[in-house]
Amino acid sequence: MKAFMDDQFLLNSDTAALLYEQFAKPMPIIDYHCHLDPKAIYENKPFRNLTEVWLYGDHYKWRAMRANGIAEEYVTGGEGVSDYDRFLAYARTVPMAIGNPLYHWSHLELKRLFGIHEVINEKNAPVIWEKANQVFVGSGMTPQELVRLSNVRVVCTTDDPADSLEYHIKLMEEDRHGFQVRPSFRPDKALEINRATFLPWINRLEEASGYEVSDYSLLLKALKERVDFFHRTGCLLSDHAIDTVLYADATEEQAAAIFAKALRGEPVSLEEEAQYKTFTLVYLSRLYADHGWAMQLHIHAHRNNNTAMMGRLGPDTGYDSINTGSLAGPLVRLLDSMENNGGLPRTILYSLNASDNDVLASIIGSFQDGTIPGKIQLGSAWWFNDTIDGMLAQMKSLANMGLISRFVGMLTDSRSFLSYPRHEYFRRILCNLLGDWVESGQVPADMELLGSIVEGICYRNAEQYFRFGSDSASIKVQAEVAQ
Ligand SMILES: O=C[C@H](O)[C@@H](O)[C@@H](O)[C@H](O)C(=O)O
Repeated sequence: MKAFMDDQFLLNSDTAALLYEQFAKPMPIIDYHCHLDPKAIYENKPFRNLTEVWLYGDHYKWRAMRANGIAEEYVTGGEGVSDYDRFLAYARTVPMAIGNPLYHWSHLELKRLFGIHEVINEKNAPVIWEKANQVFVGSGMTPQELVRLSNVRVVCTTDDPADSLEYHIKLMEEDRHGFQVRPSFRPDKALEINRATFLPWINRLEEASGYEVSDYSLLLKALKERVDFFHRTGCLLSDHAIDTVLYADATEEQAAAIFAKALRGEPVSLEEEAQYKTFTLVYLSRLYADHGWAMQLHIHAHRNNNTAMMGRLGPDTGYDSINTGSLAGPLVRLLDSMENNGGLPRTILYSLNASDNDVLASIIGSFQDGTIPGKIQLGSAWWFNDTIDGMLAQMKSLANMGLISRFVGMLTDSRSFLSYPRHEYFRRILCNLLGDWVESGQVPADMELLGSIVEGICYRNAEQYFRFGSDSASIKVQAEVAQ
């Protein structure tokens, strides 16, 4: 029997252990997609206790607590419930979560960031709380300290096009944090023409742009200006939630007529929505390609399933699931249209539905163009797939049909400053997979080759692919220009 989560955790062969220790572990982290709050990073207010940093913003943990029968006031907070009560409720939940990645993540978070090695359960809860409090006494633990402690070089947040990027600019001006914080351009509200958020968002865009967006040509102009502004502020990635993949041919005139209808508050049919989205997304992809950005498409989430809880807590609180739906047909036509209208940008395709892995892994091969290694990527196992099985399935699909060696690797996708051990989890699983291939004679024991592939997937591929190489001084110059 192996020891519980020791140095050999998930490393089942000597080769795997060597690859992890020598090549994966020393690599810094590039978190090229997350939902950390740039204001929280800038203000750097210390966390006062373990509950604040561990449980306040993490919907993965909330979901497990609800599944364990914990009442909502202990999950997201409520009158008369102390932070210790919430911590205790989670400590009771963790043992029930064996087999779920949360079980491993939670232990890794305490081990790596607080030096706490107790098994998490109700019995050990008081001693864990006590030990953690020793870390928080005095000046406490700040967001920036947690990022530095995790050896993170780049953090890419997820930002609305109408955002002022005030905190990104301030962080760049200060330029003394030891890591880069870059925005990512996430224009979902511009595309979701049938949602209640659409018209209020147009008003926000008007405020950011300084003029009335009274027709479609002005929308395209405003979006282009926001892309330019994000670019000057260090942005190198965009991101789209594509919950349902749609494709419908449309001319600019048709898209303009649909936009005009929406502005007048008239209903837009599903076919019109598809036309508007297709034309606008293809237009945006051209801008991304022109700026050398990577375009991320996050496909097949089914969101806000529980309307009562959506009303109470809002989105991203643990009420989403995996979507099904037509994928190959519309996606291929969308990518092809982008390719024929200015050229595909660097593109990363993620699906929340693991049964889409092979479909996506084969599609990416149809659009590689020989200009950039791994130009079209199969995105890392995302959200409900961020599990041992999910990561293995994603990496095996990619290896089977493309080049795993060119993979840009893991991200956190998280809202919590404690999530960086998820990279360690991924790296151990990666090294174990390569170790298995060596041990079973499928791959030569060429440590120079394998070591450089591991370093690439853990860090260097992302650095090159996204062009993060520019030092923070040059980002600072860009930020000044941005003002
Ligand atoms: O890992 C889960 C994430 O935090 C999840 O909330 C996000 O992936 C979000 O839905 C998004 O669309 O970007």
